[in-house]
Amino acid sequence: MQENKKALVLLNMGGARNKAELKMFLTNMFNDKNILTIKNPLIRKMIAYFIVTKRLDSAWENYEHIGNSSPINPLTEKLVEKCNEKIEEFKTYQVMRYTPPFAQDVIKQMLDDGINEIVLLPLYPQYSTTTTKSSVEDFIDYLPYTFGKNIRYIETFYKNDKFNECIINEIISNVEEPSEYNLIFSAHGLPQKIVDAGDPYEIQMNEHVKILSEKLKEKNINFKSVNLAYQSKVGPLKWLEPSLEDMLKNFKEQKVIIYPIAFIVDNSETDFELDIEYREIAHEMGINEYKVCRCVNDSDEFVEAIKDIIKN
Ligand SMILES: C=CC1=C(C)c2cc3[nH]c(cc4nc(cc5[nH]c(cc1n2)c(C)c5CCC(=O)O)C(CCC(=O)O)=C4C)c(C)c3C=C
Ligand SMILES: [Fe+2]
Ligand SMILES: [Fe+2]
Repeated sequence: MQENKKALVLLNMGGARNKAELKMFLTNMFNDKNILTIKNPLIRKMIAYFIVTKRLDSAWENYEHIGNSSPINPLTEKLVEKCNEKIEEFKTYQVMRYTPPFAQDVIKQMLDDGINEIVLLPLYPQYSTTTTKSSVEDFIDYLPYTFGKNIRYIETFYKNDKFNECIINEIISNVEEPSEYNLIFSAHGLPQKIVDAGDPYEIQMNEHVKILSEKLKEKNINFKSVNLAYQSKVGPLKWLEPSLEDMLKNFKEQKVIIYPIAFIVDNSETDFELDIEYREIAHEMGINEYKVCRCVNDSDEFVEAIKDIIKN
């Protein structure tokens, strides 16, 4: 009988390692029909070209503040290494959507390694067509049909208790007296029209914040307030609200702690946007104290949560 060789594949967005890769990231992102939902590929390609040309230099300035490279790649590599050490049943790989390693190349490697069963874990706790669906479809498109049906994927994991324990532990490790702080869960935003077309991201985000708020209450950890806001708006369209900037306005002369709830691994949106850009805004607004939590990253506790998330 043939031995079952199982792979765990972590799917994420990718991020720039240099300016050329930022151009690649933006070009691939805006050519993705799940992001720019224009049906005609030629028109999408033209609009993508204009957006990338306009955005590249200003977007690159953000990366210059964080050492000319997104932390998402080295941190995801560390997470893969940890999974390979601690989850014996699977060989773990990573696939990125917009920068290498791409699905096509990793699949070739996996087939060479004799993999005949796959579990896909998109590193997005809440489902969105722009992230989860895009990554899973991209992977499956490159998988030869001869591979058969030995593949399953994790749609969401925001309800997983071990994962939520990781989040709570990170939050409370950052504050001595929670009642002095306003806790803001900051989620990456989404254009309103994608939500109106049926994307469940906002509904799941609200549910996730409710689960975490209840968990905090059960543990008798009482923040001054618990809130949800959206960061990273791009372009002129209406995006999900309230924006993080508007939310911060409520807390002048108070203390805030931010948890980046849509991300698993630190990236330019956490290290630049939250830790540098919004910190400055908060300072200018007269916020007394501004703290940003780390993502779960490659913590031992999150690797244990992964074991639980992927179990059948
Ligand atoms: C224009 C549309 C965008 C949608 C929709 C969107 C959804 C979305 N993105 C993430 C996670 C990340 N996004 C990151 C960077 C980033 N995102 C967009 C645009 C959209 N994202 C752009 C243009 C960029 C590049 C930076 C910039 O120019 O502002 C990153 C960071 C990658 C890195 O370099 O570290 C992450 C992570 C989620 C979770 C999401 C939908 C739910
Ligand atoms: Fe994004
Ligand atoms: Fe941003």
